[in-house]
Amino acid sequence: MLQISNLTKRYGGQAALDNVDLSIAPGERVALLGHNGAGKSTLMKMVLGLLPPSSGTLTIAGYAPGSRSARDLTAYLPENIAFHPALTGREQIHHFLRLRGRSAQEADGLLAKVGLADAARRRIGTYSKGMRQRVGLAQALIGSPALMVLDEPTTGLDPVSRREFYALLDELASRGTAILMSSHALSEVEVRTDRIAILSKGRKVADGSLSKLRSGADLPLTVHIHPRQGCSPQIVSVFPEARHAGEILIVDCMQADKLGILARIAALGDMIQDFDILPPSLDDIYVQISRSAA
Ligand SMILES: Nc1ncnc2c1ncn2[C@@H]1O[C@H](COP(=O)(O)OP(=O)(O)OP(=O)(O)O)[C@@H](O)[C@H]1O
Repeated sequence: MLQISNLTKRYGGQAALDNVDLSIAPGERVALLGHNGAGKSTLMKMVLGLLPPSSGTLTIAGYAPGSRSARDLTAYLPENIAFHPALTGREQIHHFLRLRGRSAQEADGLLAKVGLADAARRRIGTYSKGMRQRVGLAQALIGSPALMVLDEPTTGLDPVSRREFYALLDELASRGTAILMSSHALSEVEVRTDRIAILSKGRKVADGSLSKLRSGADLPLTVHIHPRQGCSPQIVSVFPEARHAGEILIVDCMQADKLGILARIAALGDMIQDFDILPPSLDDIYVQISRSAA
C-alpha cells in the first residue's frame, strides 16, 4: 500500500530524512518511532504529498503522493487538530464530509464509531481534549481509507479511550487498512502494532516485529523471584547477583542463560513462592538502538 525507497529530504544542507526505505502492506500496523527531530513528521508530510522529496520515490498503491487517487485512499490524523469551537461535533463532521464530496448522512455513523453519539449535538467548545481527538479520528475514518497516517494519535486520551482507539484500529486493519502511526507511547505500540520502524537523525535504524528487534538487541531478560516467607537468605545464596526490590529478588539474565536460571529456580523448590520472566521492553530496546545509532 505504501512503498518508500531511498527517500531523502534536505532543508538547506541538513538532511531531515536520509535514504529511508519503508513499505507497508494492506492490513499492517506500523509504528514510526524516533527522538524529537528524527524526521517522523517530515516523512508523514511527504506521504501526504505536502512536501516534495529531495530524492527517492514514494507511492501509495502505485499513485504519486498528493495526487487525486492517493488522496482518496489516504486519511490523516494530525497531532493537534483544530476545530471550530462554535460548531457541534455533527456540524464539524458534516463540513469534513462536504469537503470530501460525501453525504452528510454518514456523520452520525462516524461519530457513533468513535463513541461520540451522545455528544454529537453539543458544541465542540464544550468537549474535553479526548473528545476533540475522537472528532479528529471520526474525520480520518471518512471514506474507509486504505492508508491511515496518524501522528501521535493517543495523546490526550484516557486509558479506556486508548483501548477503544486501538480496538478501532484493529478492526480497520483486519479489513485491510494499512496504518502508519507515529508515537512516543512505547508501551502501547509494543502490543498494538505489527512492526516498528525507528528513525534516528533522519536515518532508519531499525525496522521489524518486536520479536525481531528484541533478538537483534540481545538485551537481558529480567527474572523476578518471589521468595516464600523467611526463605530470602537461602535464595540469595543461590543467586548472589540478585538485586532486592522490597520482598522481590531480581536477576538479569541473557537469553542463552535462561535454562540455567530456570534449573537453579527449580532446585530451590518450595522456597520459591512464584517467579516471572520478563523480556526486555520496547523501551529498553529503543534506548539501546538509539544509543548505538548516536
Ligand atoms: N521547514 C523546515 N525547515 C528547516 N528544517 C526543518 C523544517 N521542518 C523540519 N525541519 C528539521 O527537520 C528535522 C526533522 O523534523 P521533524 O519535524 O520531521 O521531526 P519529528 O521526528 O517529527 O520530531 P517531533 O517528535 O519533535 O515531532 C528537524 O531537525 C527539524 O528541525
